Amino acid sequence: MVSPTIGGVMVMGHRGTAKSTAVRALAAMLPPIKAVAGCPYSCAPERTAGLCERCTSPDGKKAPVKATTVTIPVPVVDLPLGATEDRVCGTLDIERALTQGVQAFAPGLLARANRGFLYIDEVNLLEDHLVDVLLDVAASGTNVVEREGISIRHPARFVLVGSGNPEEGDLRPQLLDRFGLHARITTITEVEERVEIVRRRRAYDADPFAFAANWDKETAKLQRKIKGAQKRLPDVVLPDSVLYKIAELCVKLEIDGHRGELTLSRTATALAAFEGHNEVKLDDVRRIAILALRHRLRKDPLETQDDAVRIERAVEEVLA
Ligand SMILES: Nc1ncnc2c1ncn2[C@@H]1O[C@H](COP(=O)(O)OP(=O)(O)OP(=O)(O)O)[C@@H](O)[C@H]1O
Repeated sequence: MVSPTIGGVMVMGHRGTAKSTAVRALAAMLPPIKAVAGCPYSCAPERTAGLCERCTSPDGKKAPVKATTVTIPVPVVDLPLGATEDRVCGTLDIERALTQGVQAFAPGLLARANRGFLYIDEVNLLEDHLVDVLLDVAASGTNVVEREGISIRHPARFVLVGSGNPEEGDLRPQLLDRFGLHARITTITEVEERVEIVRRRRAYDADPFAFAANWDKETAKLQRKIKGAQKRLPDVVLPDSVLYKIAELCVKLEIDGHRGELTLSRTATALAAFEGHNEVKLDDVRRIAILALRHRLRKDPLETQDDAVRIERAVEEVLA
C-alpha cells in the first residue's frame, strides 16, 4: 500500500487463515481516488502520463481538461481461477462487432485493476502462462492486446497479490522470484487468540455495521499512517552503509540475480516511511529480510535448516 514498486506479495498459508479477508479489506485502508468518469481504466484526471488513449489529449500529455471526475474506492479485483486469458486481458467486443459491425475492445480484469490491486486466490493452481502474463503486465504497468485484428495498449498499474495453500504445490521458482514479497501464514495455535477470532466473527455476523463502526477509529488511524507514509516515501534516504549491508546479505545467502537487493531496499524504505522515519536503518532491513528473501533462496535438497532460520542467521552475521 505504501510502495507499489515493491512488486506485490505472494501469501502462502493454511486454508481459512483470513488471507482473502485481509486482501478484501485493502480498499477500505486507502483513501478513495479521483477518476475520469466513464473511463474503463479509471484514469487519474490529474495525471499527465500513463493514461489510456481516450483520456490522453491530442498533445499526448494530459487528461482532457473538461473530463468529469468521480471519486471511487481503490479497485480491488478478484481474478477467479477459471478465468481465460481473454477475460483477464480483454478481447474483441463481440456484441459491438455483431450489432454495429465495428471492431472495438472489451476491456478485461486488468483494466479494472488499474491503480489498484489484483488478487488471485490459489495462484499456484493458475496456468503458468497466465501467471507469466500477469507478472509481465504488473511489472510494466501496460497491457498490450493483439488479437482478432485489434491492437491496443492500455495502462494496467496494479499491485499483484497472490495467495495459495502450500499443500497444493508451489509456484515455479522463476515465477515466485517475480513477486516482491513472500509471506507465510500459519494457523494460530494460541487458544486465547482463536477464541478472540470466533468472538469477532460472531460480532460481525450479528451486526456488520456496528462491528465496522466499533473499529472506525482504529481504521482511520491506520489510514492516516498509510497516507503519511505514501507522502514521506520519496524523501526517505537509503544510506550507502545500509545498501552495502543489503548487498552483503544477498551475497551471503547466495541469492541469484539482483531482485533480492532491489526488493530489500524498496521494502525497507517503505517500512521506514510507514514508521515515520526519514532514513532507512539496519533494523528496517532486519524486519523485512525474511519476507523479501525467503522465496529467493536456492533450493538445496541437502539443506536441513528452515529457510527463515537460514535468513535470520545470515542477518545476525551480516547486520551485526
Ligand atoms: N486472524 C483472523 N482474524 C479474524 N478472522 C479470521 C482470522 N483467521 C480466520 N478468520 C476468519 O476465518 C474465515 C476464513 O477466512 P478467509 O476466507 O479469509 O481465509 P483464506 O485464508 O482466504 O481461506 P482459503 O485459503 O480457503 O481461501 C473468515 O470467516 C475469517 O473471518
